[in-house]
Amino acid sequence: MAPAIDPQLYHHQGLQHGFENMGLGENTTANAAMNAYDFTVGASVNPYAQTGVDMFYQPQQTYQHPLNYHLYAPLAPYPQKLQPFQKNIHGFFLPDNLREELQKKADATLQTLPAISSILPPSIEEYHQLVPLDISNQKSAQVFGYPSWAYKAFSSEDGNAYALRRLEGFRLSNEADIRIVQRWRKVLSANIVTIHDAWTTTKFGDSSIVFVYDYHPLSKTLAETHFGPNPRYPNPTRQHQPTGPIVPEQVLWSYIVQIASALRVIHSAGLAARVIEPSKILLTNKMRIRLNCCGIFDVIHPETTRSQESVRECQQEDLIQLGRLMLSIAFNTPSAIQYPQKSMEYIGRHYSIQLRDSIYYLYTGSTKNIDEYVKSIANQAFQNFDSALHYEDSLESALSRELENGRLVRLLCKFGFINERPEYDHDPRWSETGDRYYLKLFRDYVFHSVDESNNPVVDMAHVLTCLNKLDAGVDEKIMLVSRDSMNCFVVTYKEARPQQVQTMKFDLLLATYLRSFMVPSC
Ligand SMILES: Nc1ncnc2c1ncn2[C@@H]1O[C@H](COP(=O)(O)OP(=O)(O)OP(=O)(O)O)[C@@H](O)[C@H]1O
Repeated sequence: MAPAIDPQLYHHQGLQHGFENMGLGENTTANAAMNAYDFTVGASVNPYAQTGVDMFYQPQQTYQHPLNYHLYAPLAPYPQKLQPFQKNIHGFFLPDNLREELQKKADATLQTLPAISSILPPSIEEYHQLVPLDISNQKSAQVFGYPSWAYKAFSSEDGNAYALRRLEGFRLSNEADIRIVQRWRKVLSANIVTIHDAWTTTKFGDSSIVFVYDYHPLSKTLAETHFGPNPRYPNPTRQHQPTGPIVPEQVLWSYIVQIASALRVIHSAGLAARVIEPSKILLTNKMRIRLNCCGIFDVIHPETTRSQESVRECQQEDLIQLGRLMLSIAFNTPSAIQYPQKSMEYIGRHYSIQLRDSIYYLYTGSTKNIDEYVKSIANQAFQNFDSALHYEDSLESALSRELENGRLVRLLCKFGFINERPEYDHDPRWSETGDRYYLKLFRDYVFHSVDESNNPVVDMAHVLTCLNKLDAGVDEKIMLVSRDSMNCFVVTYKEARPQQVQTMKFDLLLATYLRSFMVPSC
């Protein structure tokens, strides 16, 4: 009779055999894992822990510990199909265009003017380092009836950048009128530029009122985008008559849905926007718009907010203004509203019936309230919502590529701080017999490898993999060779990483160094 099989032994042998076939020989990690293997049904299993694991089954709900290895699991959507073993360098970092855009925005946020060349006051209230945002220095009182100026400034309270909107020559007759800003502060929508504060000042050499808004770097107004000197959709020349619409219908619907969403929030707060003007709507991202300057009219013309009836009239006026705005953008001319019939004919010829009717009902005042309007464009709202979710997916996927990079930068900083410090020159621990010597050789292994023809190996995947494995302290073995090729060590990543890199002690040491140099802690 054949002897009964001991399942634990059988499994152990099989696993060990598997590792031998993979060329790993006596694998201590696997041994530890196998020895600690728990055959109890339902025992919790951590697929990534190197002890007490079942290497082959990875039930998701028992995912317990932080991973001790590197985490480059791609998230959909995938830009191109690659083999599982292939990785391109872009897979490790944010896409270039997104990085560039974010960098430009950061650059614009941090921009300052030399104090000498600035005729602006050095500070007003808690705000300092004013930078004008207007692209021309011509006074225009077209929208508010007072010349208005926009500045970027930093708050000394929280260090953040804000946009200050100044109305020149405005005198506040009743202090109570400015309190409406407190109500506007609570109106939060992704399609509104949030207001924070307002005060009067004489620091500009006149009596002005200043409103503080969120600053959205590198934003453009819809007027600049569609009717400026370099419009996003230029009008075709006579020789090239357009066969289709100039501004794509999708763009128009996206604007409509976003503004309607902002109006829904404003109207439900018992307020009215009153500034649906191309120059007071900001395009803060490719397709993202925000109503700017909300609340200003309520301060400078407070009489309209005093009765519910007048608020309702202003809300109705918001819808008419939205219709006019869309008419001019669709017709690609700011003055389209002066020829409504011609503009509507154009829209009828080039766009869908739903869009034409929607704009027509708005600007003729047939749409009575925003809730009714939102219902009528629900199908477009869903389409817009779907695009926003797709965009969110692609951003999350891009973000996941950066997941490990912050950790790696910290590791590289630690390396830089420890490796070859002059004060360690005669420290025996850094000598060829010391435990820190590995770290020096590891640096060469990661960054200074050469191929068989003595050419430098510049392989980012190698660098990232090595650093991640070092940080995780995995048991995989590597060969470290001294520069004179006289010494060669076969060590695990765990051994290559001296205590100094692993322990909190090092972090404390690092914090002390950083404090002494007065730089923010990393
Ligand atoms: N909150 C903000 N964040 C970032 N930039 C802003 C903000 N508000 C305005 N801007 C920018 O400041 C510039 C001037 O804005 P403004 O509203 O004054 O437009 P304008 O065309 O000059 O209008 P007006 O003729 O009424 O002065 C625009 O380029 C706009 O993008």
